[in-house]
Amino acid sequence: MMSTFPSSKEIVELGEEMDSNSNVNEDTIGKPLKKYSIEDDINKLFEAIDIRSSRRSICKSEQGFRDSLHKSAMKRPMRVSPSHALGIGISESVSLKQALRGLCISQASEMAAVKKRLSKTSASPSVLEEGAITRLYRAVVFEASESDRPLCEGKGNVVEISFTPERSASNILDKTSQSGYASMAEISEKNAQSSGHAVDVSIQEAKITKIITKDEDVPSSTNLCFELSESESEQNRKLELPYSSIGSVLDKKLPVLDEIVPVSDEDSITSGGLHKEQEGELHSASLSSVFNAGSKIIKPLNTSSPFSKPRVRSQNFVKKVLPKKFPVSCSPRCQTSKLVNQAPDSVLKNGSKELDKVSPTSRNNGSLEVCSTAHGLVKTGRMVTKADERSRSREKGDSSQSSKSSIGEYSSTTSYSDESHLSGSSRSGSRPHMSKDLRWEAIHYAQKQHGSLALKHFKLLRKLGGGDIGSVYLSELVDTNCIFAVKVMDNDCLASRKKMLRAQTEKEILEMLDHPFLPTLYAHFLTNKFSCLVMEYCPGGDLHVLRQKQPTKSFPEQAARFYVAEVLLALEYLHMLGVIYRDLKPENVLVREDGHIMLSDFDLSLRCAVKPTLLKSSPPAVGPPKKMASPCSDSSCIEPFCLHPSWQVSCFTPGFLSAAAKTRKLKSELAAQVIPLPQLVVEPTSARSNSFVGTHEYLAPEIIKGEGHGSAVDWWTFGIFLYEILYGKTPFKGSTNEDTLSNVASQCLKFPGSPMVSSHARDLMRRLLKKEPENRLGYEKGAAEIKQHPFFDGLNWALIRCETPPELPRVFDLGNLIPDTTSQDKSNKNQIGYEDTRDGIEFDMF
Ligand SMILES: Nc1ncnc2c1ncn2[C@@H]1O[C@H](COP(=O)(O)OP(=O)(O)OP(=O)(O)O)[C@@H](O)[C@H]1O
Repeated sequence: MMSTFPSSKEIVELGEEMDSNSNVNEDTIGKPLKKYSIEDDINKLFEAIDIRSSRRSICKSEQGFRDSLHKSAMKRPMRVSPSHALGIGISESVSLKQALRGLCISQASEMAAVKKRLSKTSASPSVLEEGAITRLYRAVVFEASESDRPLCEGKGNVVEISFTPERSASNILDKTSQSGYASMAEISEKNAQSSGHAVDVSIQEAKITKIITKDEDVPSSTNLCFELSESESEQNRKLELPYSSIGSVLDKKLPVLDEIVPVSDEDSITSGGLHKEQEGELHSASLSSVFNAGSKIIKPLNTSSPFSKPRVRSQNFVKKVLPKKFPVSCSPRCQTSKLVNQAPDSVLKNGSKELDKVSPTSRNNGSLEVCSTAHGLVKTGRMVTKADERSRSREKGDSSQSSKSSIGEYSSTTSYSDESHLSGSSRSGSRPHMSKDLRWEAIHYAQKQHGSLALKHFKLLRKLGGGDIGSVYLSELVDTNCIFAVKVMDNDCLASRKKMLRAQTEKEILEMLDHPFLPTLYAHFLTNKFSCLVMEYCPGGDLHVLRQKQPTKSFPEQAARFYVAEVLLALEYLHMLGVIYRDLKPENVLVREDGHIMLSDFDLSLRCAVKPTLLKSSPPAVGPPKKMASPCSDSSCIEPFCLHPSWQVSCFTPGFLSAAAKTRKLKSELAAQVIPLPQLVVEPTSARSNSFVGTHEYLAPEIIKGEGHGSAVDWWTFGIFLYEILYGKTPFKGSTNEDTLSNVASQCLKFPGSPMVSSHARDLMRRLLKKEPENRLGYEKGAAEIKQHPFFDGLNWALIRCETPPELPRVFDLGNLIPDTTSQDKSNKNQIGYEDTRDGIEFDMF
């Protein structure tokens, strides 16, 4: 069913049915956690992998494949001896899992950079592990191969991991401490302490890289490669597996269903400390369907990621004076921050005519708005003012106002729920790279001090924006100087408007996230009236506002490429977690303090099961080069593509070529012969939903047609997003919402004459904006497919977070905004109009 709405600001919800269990991998259910063994992990990885092949007749049966994996598993850790490490002197066992676990993007980025500068220490890497991974490779690549060549028989199959010497580790530590990459330094330090060496692994974003170069001192590869070197045939084959997939599986981070836990309603609802009437509300809001799959809850595994966040440039979101009350054991960086407390409450009370007002939309929607009071007059700091322009401009009806609002009609059920309450705090433990964040410490300290968090523990400094289900406030955790974005949702409104499920979904998704381009949820709690999410604050506004500020109202192509690339990584990560985002638009892409992006707003997202799938690439359609088929026997031949089997005499007399030239030639020969590798795809391709959700101009045709949709909708919206930021408008916008929807469904894609956009960009949009999802780029292999498009040629995915962003938000100085909580105003009155009463916090309602 399709529905359109006269007001672009209204949110629409239509029914949804979702086959959320379609991807449940029974093999992964109910398995007890065992002590770590690399073999177990690898087995788990591949148990979760389904070999998909277009030519099943050639492949072994799946059972046979799994059997072979089991057979190949040998339960022993990788042990690296000095001799193995070729002079590097590793004396303690280092497991692959440890290596993988300790890695994250920032590490990889740092290490890759450091390694380039290091002197080359080993002439050739050595074999570290000839057991599990070799067999694993063999099983995956060859046993499942459609190729009829029995490549797995080779004896020389090796997997190599190189290590940097101790000084590398210290260099890394030095560098990381200088650059402030605390997490990396810590991990490197840990590695250095435990083994005396830092594991040196190059990683590309979301892809682990390993190093398998026989003839290179410094690996330049950025994918995790398990290379099989067949000594006899002299042919090398590489299996490249996305790091995040491997790491996720190894660390049980993917939402592979591991257990089905019977729970009662009581377990699922009251454990969160909800009040009785709220339990009723929750149930009435069909939470039972969320929390219970039949009579069971299917729990996702704890999710986290090897990714690390970009360094917080200046801990801007920590007030510059740390009060004594908060016994900070934070990083020196935080502690040495200067104390600039120029903003007593008087400052806050001065300003403010621009206090939050309830927008008509919000009022219509019945959502809560915090009203301004005398105490709520916040003198907005200049940077905050800038950052929040959009929300204000919306309320004021500026020309830059986005006309796009989300529509989200659904009554979906999902198969996941790891916490069935809206109270508690997020676990920093599941977010390795953020666990040392000062804000975690502040939250934990407050929780310890107060028992549990409540709204009264936050000073709501100003409203950042309002949406369909709540309002977001810039807030300070009292007595900690730590700044957060707190999303406040009115329980009654949520229940009466049947939005409880959306709030719950958003909370659950936020809890899973641990990615540089996605927000961190620090805590969530429930009061009598409000459900609150305490999130990372993003001060740079959003891409809609930023685009409006461009002279042409559109971004230059380089800038657009940067933003869409980061969005792509965020979407890729979400899909790997089994989250289909469904609401991509510039308004939801916030700009961080450092100019990188943060995708926000997950209340329309769909959670679904995702199963890693190994896609077998077809062998090259064309046969080997003619010269290869019929080796040249002319010893004087100098044809560059004249290839010979290694056992034959080369056309070039060896003496004529230097060793390097020979290596180059061999490499190019092998590259020409390489058979496409199987590709691990962790994309919820088979998820299906019938919800009518999204934003009119961004809705995919299959949503409009009500045909049921899956993860490909995100690639459609990705195409619209790229179009809008390049051209300053969306491609199918009509004069009414109905026209827009009709255009999306039937109108051909056209590109304006200006601004000039490259053919690569247009080609990418064309491929993304295919009306039929199955023809759409990304449909089959997800983000990996899109990343390979020539539009992104030359982009270093691993280092994009270290790239200089197109624009930096203005300097942010909370010293001018945040009052000194230790000084004058000790009243319970909050800055934005709520009071601590006997019954808890009350907001002044409009
Ligand atoms: N972490 C954050 N940091 C800074 N501003 C934020 C943050 N999260 C949200 N905002 C601002 O608050 C506004 C509303 O937030 P959000 O989109 O999450 O609310 P919503 O009710 O889900 O909206 P929607 O109707 O789009 O679903 C956003 O447009 C953004 O401007």
